[in-house]
Amino acid sequence: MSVDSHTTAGGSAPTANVEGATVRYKTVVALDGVHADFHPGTTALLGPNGAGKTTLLSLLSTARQPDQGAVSLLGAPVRGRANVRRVRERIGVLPQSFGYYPRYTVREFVEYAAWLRRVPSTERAGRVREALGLVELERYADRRMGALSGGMLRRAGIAQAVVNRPALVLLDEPTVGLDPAQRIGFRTLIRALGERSAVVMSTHLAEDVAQVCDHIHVLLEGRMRFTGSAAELCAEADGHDGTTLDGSAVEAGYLAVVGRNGVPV
Ligand SMILES: Nc1ncnc2c1ncn2[C@@H]1O[C@H](COP(=O)(O)OP(=O)(O)OP(=O)(O)O)[C@@H](O)[C@H]1O
Repeated sequence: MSVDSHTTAGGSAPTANVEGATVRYKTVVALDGVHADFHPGTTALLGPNGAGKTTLLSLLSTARQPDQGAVSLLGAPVRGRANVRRVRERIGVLPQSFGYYPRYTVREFVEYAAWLRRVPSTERAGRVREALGLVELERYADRRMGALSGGMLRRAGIAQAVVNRPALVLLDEPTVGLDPAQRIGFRTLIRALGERSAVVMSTHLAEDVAQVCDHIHVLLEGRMRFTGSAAELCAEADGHDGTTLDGSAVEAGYLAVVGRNGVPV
């Protein structure tokens, strides 16, 4: 399904909706009239470097507002400080690189995120335990952040993103830098998150998309060029037999969309 128009999946109200969003950084148009809906389950944002994926995530996280167009999160337009503050309490974000105090323990790091997102103090310890359990870091709760491996650090990043039981989880390239075994563990985790929230993840890794994602958006040069399921993306490639749904089929479908839009990769 090729799009430059508003589409919905499943007919239910989307968790997040972007309507004709344009974002400019001085002379660069990072997003150009983007329409997109984000539903419960896992959505992949695919696109080459500079396509606008991080910028779109920054709209969904309320870190930025579009120069034109509108964003609605959890059923309400993102406008006004009070509304933004309320919405932020129900969003979880894992940026590509995130800051932390190396001397904080993992537990303190996640507790701090819970406090920032206004998890009530009486519930905080339980929520931190729950988030560390989800990413299987309970054993390392007292380890200092500065002493974690890359994979553990990513998992701690996810724990802080989900400690407030968010309705919308935004993950910017969550599996970058992980070894193959860690990536497989992550896919299981991301699928589990998608069962309770709308998860949006930007990625370059076709295999992750094939294994994990229910919905796919392809952004090219700031424009939304495809919206559909992994099977629909695979079907964009000539000769796709309609049965194989793996990383190479996703990659072939993605390259077909890129080729059709004349974008260099
Ligand atoms: N703060 C900024 N100032 C100026 N230009 C920016 C800024 N942030 C992003 N851009 C530009 O906006 C465009 C979209 O960038 P963005 O980071 O959203 O893309 P991306 O798809 O996330 O890329 P990547 O896969 O490399 O992370 C690019 O041309 C980028 O150079």
